[in-house]
Amino acid sequence: MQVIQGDVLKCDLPYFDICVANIPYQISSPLTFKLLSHRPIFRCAVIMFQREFAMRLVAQPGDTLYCRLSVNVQLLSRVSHLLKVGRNNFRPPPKVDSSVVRIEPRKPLPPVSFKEWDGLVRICFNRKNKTLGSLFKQKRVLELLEKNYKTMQSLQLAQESEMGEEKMSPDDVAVLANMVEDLSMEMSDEKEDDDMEMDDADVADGRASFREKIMGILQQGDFAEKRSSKLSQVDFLYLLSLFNKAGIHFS
Ligand SMILES: C[S@@+](CC[C@H](N)C(=O)[O-])C[C@H]1O[C@@H](n2cnc3c(N)ncnc32)[C@H](O)[C@@H]1O
Repeated sequence: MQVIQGDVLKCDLPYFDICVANIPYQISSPLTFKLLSHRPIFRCAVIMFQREFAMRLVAQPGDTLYCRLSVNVQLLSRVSHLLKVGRNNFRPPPKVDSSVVRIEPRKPLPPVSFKEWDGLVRICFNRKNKTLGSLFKQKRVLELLEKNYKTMQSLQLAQESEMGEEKMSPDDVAVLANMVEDLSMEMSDEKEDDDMEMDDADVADGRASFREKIMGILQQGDFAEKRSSKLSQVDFLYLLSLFNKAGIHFS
């Protein structure tokens, strides 16, 4: 047996196929993505998390806790809730309840660029209860997408990705590994609603036609009136494919 002493977030992990861990809860999110970015990919991890984090990992469309963490982890793995561990199982009892969760990476991983996927999901879950039509009318979202669109056009890369070549690349794995921001307790819908929607007054900016292009893509997939809180993995994958086919990119 090899014992490695150090910060698990900073050290290079050796090959492993099973991970069983009782972790400090403040590293739940970065550790989960570090494990999911490790190659070769492991077979199964059984980890105890704070109850609310665990419920976010396994949350399904329509559940209150369904969030960006749920869709990102479930894109890469199957997660199942194994067992509740109440605070009174410990002496002295901690302030929070816990749950043991099983994480089994999907094999093969879905043929999608994680950077693209997370870029889309980030926008969609910025306000998960707003309609996608409204989210994609935001000035800063349209500006970002138009900038990406023009960059792709000038690099002539759009054509390449329209041919369905997107897949998980080493770059994506690096993005995953660096996902150290804490996705665990994001409560985006509680933020102040200060987003500016781009309306007809912006026609003068020449941005109206790009806005119409985006709205057309949402309508094509019947997404304009839908809300992220109710969309499944398959819905998000379909939406991403519609955007990418139209040359719209998120990274
Ligand atoms: C919840 S305790 C579990 C202890 C023991 N494994 C058990 O099951 O009884 C978490 C342990 O992780 C250690 N720890 C905290 N941050 C860490 C990190 N970044 N890397 C490695 N270990 C860490 C803590 O010192 C603590 O001993």
